[in-house]
Amino acid sequence: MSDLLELAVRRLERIVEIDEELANVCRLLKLPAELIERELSISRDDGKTSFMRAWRCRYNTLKGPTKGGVRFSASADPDEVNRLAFLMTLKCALLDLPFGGAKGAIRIDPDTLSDDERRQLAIAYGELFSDTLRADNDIAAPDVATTPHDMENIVKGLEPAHNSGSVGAVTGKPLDMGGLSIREGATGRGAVFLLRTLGEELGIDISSARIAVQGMGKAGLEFAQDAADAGAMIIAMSDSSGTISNADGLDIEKVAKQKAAGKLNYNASSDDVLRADVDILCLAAMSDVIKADNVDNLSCRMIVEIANAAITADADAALAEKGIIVGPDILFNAGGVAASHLEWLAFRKGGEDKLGDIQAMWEDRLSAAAGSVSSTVHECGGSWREAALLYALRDLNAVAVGQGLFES
Ligand SMILES: NC(=O)c1ccc[n+]([C@@H]2O[C@H](COP(=O)([O-])OP(=O)(O)OC[C@H]3O[C@@H](n4cnc5c(N)ncnc54)[C@H](O)[C@@H]3O)[C@@H](O)[C@H]2O)c1
Repeated sequence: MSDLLELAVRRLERIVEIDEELANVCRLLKLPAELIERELSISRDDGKTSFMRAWRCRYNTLKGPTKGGVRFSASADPDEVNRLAFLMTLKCALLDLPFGGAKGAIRIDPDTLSDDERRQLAIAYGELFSDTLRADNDIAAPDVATTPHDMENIVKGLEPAHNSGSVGAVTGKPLDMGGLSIREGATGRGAVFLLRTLGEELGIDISSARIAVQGMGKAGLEFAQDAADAGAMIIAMSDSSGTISNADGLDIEKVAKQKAAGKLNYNASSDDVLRADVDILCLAAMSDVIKADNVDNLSCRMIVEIANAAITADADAALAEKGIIVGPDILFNAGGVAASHLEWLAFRKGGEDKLGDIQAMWEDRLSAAAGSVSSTVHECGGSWREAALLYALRDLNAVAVGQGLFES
């Protein structure tokens, strides 16, 4: 097994110590069901052909079709794709969704692409993986550096193989293609909703919290705006070029406009955001940000882990020792997949109007997951991450036992 996945899976050993009946399901989750690796090509604007590596991992199919985003990233590799698909498996289980976990990626720096090259890339991904991407088998969505427009092009790539069924294989689509308005920004909004729901238990009052956010992408900006709307003060935000801060609070709408125009006035280095003296540090950029050796630099009471695997397993003990509460990725970034599920359901049922109150359904899904985690946190010495993993694994274990894969 490779390093990133192995380290992520190793975290489950602690959960088996808490509940030894989970040993079999944890064994089952050590490896992905399948990792598909293919070579993709596009025609560059200068007429030359560029080749790039692309992946789709379907990690586990116990609960149904697999579900997971597609990212464009210069550092994408199969180990990372596997780890992200593993986390999707646990997230879908925690949310009681009828999905297994998946992830896709293309190794490309998206900043090097023209609009037409980008269009070709997304279409080519759909074509290349049309054997797996289907509404009843494997469902894609936006992830790092991908947008509803990219999803539209993935659907176009699927069309020759699946005709009108193609839209069911992709969520996070534009509204005129069957996307749901609730999906846009759902990941950031979901984290704020969970902070509200669990605020008392976490000892965090969002309406007066001081917050720093790493990442000014889809998730980070929506989180910041929604938290500010709830009364919080966002005092620092960062992207890969630097940090902007204001002790009296940033105007998030203005920040978003400046970010889009490339006109941010940075006043600190990118990593400085991690040292901000705040109630909440929200990690909404990338993986492996907080490690054992930088926990000492933190001055927050709580970390909201929106980016998948933003905290390495070796940091868990140091964070607990420092008394920093961790809102784990598989719960705190689950607003996106909860909304994606509704988009998929709307396709299956023949329209959004067949679903009823979509906002209430989304909130109920997240409230139930929050309740599931808070009901197991006492078994885990107060660790919200372990409680989330415990609930997810118990759910997967019950399904595996029900399918006769092993005895309970
Ligand atoms: N968008 C979703 O629905 C969703 C759902 C679940 C999890 N996530 C996770 O949340 C994270 C962010 O996703 P997104 O959709 O907002 O991606 P995005 O591509 O829209 O934004 C990523 C942001 O991270 C910033 N960034 C990159 N390197 C950085 C650095 N060194 N320091 C500070 N910022 C840096 C980028 O500048 C960008 O602003 C990812 O880890 C993703 O997997 C997103």
